[in-house]
Amino acid sequence: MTFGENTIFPAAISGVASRKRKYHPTNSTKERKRRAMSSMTDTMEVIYRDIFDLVNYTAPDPATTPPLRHIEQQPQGVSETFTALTDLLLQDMNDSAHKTVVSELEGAYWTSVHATGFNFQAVAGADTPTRSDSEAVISGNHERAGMLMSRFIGTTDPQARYHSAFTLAVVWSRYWRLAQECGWKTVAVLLHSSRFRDFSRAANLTRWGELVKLIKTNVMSIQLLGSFNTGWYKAFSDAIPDADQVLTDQERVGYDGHYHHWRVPSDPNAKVAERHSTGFEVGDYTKIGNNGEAFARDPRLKRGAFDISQPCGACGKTSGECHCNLENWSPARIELVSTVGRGTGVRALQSFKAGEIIGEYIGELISNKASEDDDDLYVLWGHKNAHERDSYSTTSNHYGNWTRFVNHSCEANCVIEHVARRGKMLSVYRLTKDIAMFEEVTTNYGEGYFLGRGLKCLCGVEKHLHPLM
Ligand SMILES: C[S@@+](CC[C@H](N)C(=O)[O-])C[C@H]1O[C@@H](n2cnc3c(N)ncnc32)[C@H](O)[C@@H]1O
Repeated sequence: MTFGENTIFPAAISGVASRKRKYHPTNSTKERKRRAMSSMTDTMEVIYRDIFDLVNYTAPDPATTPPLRHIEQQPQGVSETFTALTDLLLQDMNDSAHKTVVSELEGAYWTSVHATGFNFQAVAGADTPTRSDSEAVISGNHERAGMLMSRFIGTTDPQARYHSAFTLAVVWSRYWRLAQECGWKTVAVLLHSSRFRDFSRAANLTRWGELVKLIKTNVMSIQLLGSFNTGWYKAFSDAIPDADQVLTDQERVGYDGHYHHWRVPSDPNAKVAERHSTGFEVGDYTKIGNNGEAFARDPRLKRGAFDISQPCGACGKTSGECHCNLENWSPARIELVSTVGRGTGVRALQSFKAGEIIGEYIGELISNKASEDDDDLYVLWGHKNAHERDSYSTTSNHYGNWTRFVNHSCEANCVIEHVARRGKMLSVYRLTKDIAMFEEVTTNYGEGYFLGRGLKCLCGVEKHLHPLM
């Protein structure tokens, strides 16, 4: 099968770019739902950003983590109960990971009940903890208990020390219930986000319920993100003996160092995120090759002296001001998802504005001739500004990054552009529409891609680019 300039991604460049469609809000049910959820996705977006920003998170130093104020002030009996429960949960680690956080939260619950003399069960509707023997066990390990509670219940921020025990009781009941519904890992990851913690203190019941709904449909996504971006896993294994053993359960998502090896299942109830088994490798594997033979030089290099005063083709700024890091591009918060019938796709974990560049299409560089000889689903045909003699394509068939998973839509929101940057041609994905968090990123492969292969387009829009698609 041979691809022409207009049969695969380049069609998106010439075709869709010149036919820009503006986004018009409609009164459809879908649109109404979208608007209603948008304020909550704003919150979710900040929570995700907080978690993304935790790549370099280091767990608080137990020696310097201040104990909680209400713990300092509570009467002796309560302190003993609290300590006892925390120790109990440490001993119970072999039971199950889920139980652990429930125990922690039970400990917190009892602490609050004793500190305030108020049983929030009636207010928050939480079930009563069952550890009737808790008051009898005393170990005196107060500092460790405080450290653990702060670390895993997320109250290390100084402000939390001044919240009333009542507020904490309500908040803890929320965490506790969330842990029961979404698993302790989800709570542990979320608690790294200050927005999440603030929200759980400030939101009324209705708003909290809306957020919980959103969390429940994205449990795997949050857990996966947490595995790669938070220090909780390390903090947890450092603090708890046998943590590894406990964590090696069915729900564990792999930790192989690359976030984009994993895709979030479309079924929110699925336990395990799937790892890519296509043999495809993720990474910046841009290589120069012509079916085994190397190009004489990198065919993306533009001829003539490299003029540093030329603006960057990606951001339009001059080189002093340009901070594009296209060679190792990964700033966009996106994730891979399994779609129905269309394989793996890409969805946004933040909102983006039309015009933003979200990633570079990378892969092996092959000659155009080689790409014509092979029915390669991932080939990006030719670069417009490349010198004819060095004409080449990029394929992410074997190597590439997440951009290879961008699916086709007949109402796409993204195009590929070839831009010159520092004397080199790069292929980048630029958005043509604003997109919201959780929306799929799509591009236009061109109708020839589907018609030429007899493939059916499953993008789901009412009117396809071609009636036979
Ligand atoms: C460049 S790849 C995109 C990533 C791909 N979904 C995967 O899992 O590797 C192109 C392939 O994705 C699938 N695909 C993408 N968009 C599609 C659509 N709108 N309808 C049906 N299949 C689609 C087709 O199998 C197509 O050959």
